[in-house]
Amino acid sequence: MNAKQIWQTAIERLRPRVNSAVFTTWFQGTSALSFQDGVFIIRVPTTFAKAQLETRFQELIRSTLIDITGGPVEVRFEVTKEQPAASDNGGDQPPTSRPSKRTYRLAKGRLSAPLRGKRATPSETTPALNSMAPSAPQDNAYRQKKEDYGIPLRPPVSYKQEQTTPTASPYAAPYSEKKGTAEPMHKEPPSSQEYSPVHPSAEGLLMNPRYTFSAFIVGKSNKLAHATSLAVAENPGRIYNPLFLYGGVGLGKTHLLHAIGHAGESAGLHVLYTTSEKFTNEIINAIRFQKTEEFRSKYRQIDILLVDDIQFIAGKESTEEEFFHTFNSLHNANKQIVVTSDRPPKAISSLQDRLRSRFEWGLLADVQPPEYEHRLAILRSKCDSLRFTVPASVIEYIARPTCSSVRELEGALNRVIAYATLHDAPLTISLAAQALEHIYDKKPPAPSNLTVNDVLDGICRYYNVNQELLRGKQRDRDIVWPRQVAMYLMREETSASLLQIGTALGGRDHTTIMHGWEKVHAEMGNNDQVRQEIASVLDSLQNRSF
Ligand SMILES: Nc1ncnc2c1ncn2[C@@H]1O[C@H](COP(=O)(O)OP(=O)(O)OP(=O)(O)O)[C@@H](O)[C@H]1O
Repeated sequence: MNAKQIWQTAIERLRPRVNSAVFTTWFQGTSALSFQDGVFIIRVPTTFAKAQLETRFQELIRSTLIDITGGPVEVRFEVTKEQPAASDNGGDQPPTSRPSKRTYRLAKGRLSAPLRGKRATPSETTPALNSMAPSAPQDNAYRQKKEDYGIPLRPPVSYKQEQTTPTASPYAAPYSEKKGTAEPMHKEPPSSQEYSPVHPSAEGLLMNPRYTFSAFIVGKSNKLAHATSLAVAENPGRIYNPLFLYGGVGLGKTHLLHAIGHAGESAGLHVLYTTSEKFTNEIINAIRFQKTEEFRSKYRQIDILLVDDIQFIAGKESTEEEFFHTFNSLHNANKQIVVTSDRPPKAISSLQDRLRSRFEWGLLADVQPPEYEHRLAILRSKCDSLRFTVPASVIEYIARPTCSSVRELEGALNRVIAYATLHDAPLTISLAAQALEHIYDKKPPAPSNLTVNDVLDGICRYYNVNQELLRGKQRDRDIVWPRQVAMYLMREETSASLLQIGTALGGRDHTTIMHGWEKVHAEMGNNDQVRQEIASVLDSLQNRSF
């Protein structure tokens, strides 16, 4: 085998051993340069990728190459930008992409909202993320919408609004915030968990090893769901039975379901995780092939039954019937049942009353979209688990817009990281703004209805500056600062894109606008006087007192 063939084989072996986001981000775009005298040289597209592969995957790559070649191998990486004629890394296969269902619906943040003491405006649906973001595998055996597998189980993380101490859960441990760190946070070689395969729950569907209690960030919006899930995990069948978790898309219901499953498996219990879709298919097949007895006996032997998206069984007569009997049989035997749904039982219109009343029998716990501080904590924890140091300002930027789903938040973070990686650029607010701009620009109209011209006029009057000077090139402090405030307020208070703002300010490019925005944003964070000044400029704009 030549170097190229060896690397192709290695890539195929490595692909299932790391999670898909990691694979897409770091391994896609590599190729073999040479293999001579036991030294295998791998081409990587960026210095960032080189550093990541060296610190995190060198040993894994080396041992894979040793397996293939049967001899000692030293691995080196070389950064070269040009692509080989044919990629050695399976580049013929398009990167796995999220199902089209995964849409990103963050609206651009209303960063100055706190000045006015109001919350951000609701988000709006925007197009799906493109393939630039690391994405989940389309594993047939697992629901496609679910997240990447195999990301290492990081030090447990817990977030509480009222306190910063870790949760008292036996599954949780302290989480140290790494706000603002400049160095990579985790330089240690990955643990074996990083490569652990997804494991099935008995004969049910696969459970995601990443969905544990310790990786679940608790906030106001999911406190009840988390606490009841934990209680159920600790005392299956004896408390809150059934547990009915409900709430909007991507808010962590499945995560909690799997966390209960993992805890049950660790305790040696027989856990079965399924979706109502799979349950329905099983029943159809059992009826068709006259295997209903086997079906029943399988479902009645389990200690914890976890059913995702139960709302889909509504209106399917045989499925509801069979589920009803399964439910009764397990419940009578004090076995635990946990189901998730996108709405409470009352709102599942075509559900049989007898099932509805059984669901309402135990405990109903909802999950709501996370508020700002909670979003920050989730993003920090995700960076931690991805082993990325993302500056606090960038995390704050990503977290600012309201979002209706944690999945969207993760998508935004992945997108920013992927953008930085692909451009081999440092993670800054400007870069994040560029990575997310087409998404942020889908924001709803600014509540103030201000236009860029309103802001321009208002700033000029407030600071008593000539408009031509403000739009011109002069760099005196008494011109530069009002210009930057204009950039900030145009971005915050109008629905204009960076391009439109740049044009209104004398043809400046988006990087300059973002730089101005960042400057004012940072000053506001550090200086009460500046915060008051911007609030008063904003007041004057809104009241048109100029
Ligand atoms: N509180 C949280 N802490 C950490 N990660 C979270 C949290 N909530 C959600 N997530 C993550 O968000 C992603 C989506 O969560 P999940 O699939 O559990 O949502 P869901 O409510 O089941 O959505 P759906 O209704 O689409 O099934 C997962 O990667 C999950 O780990």
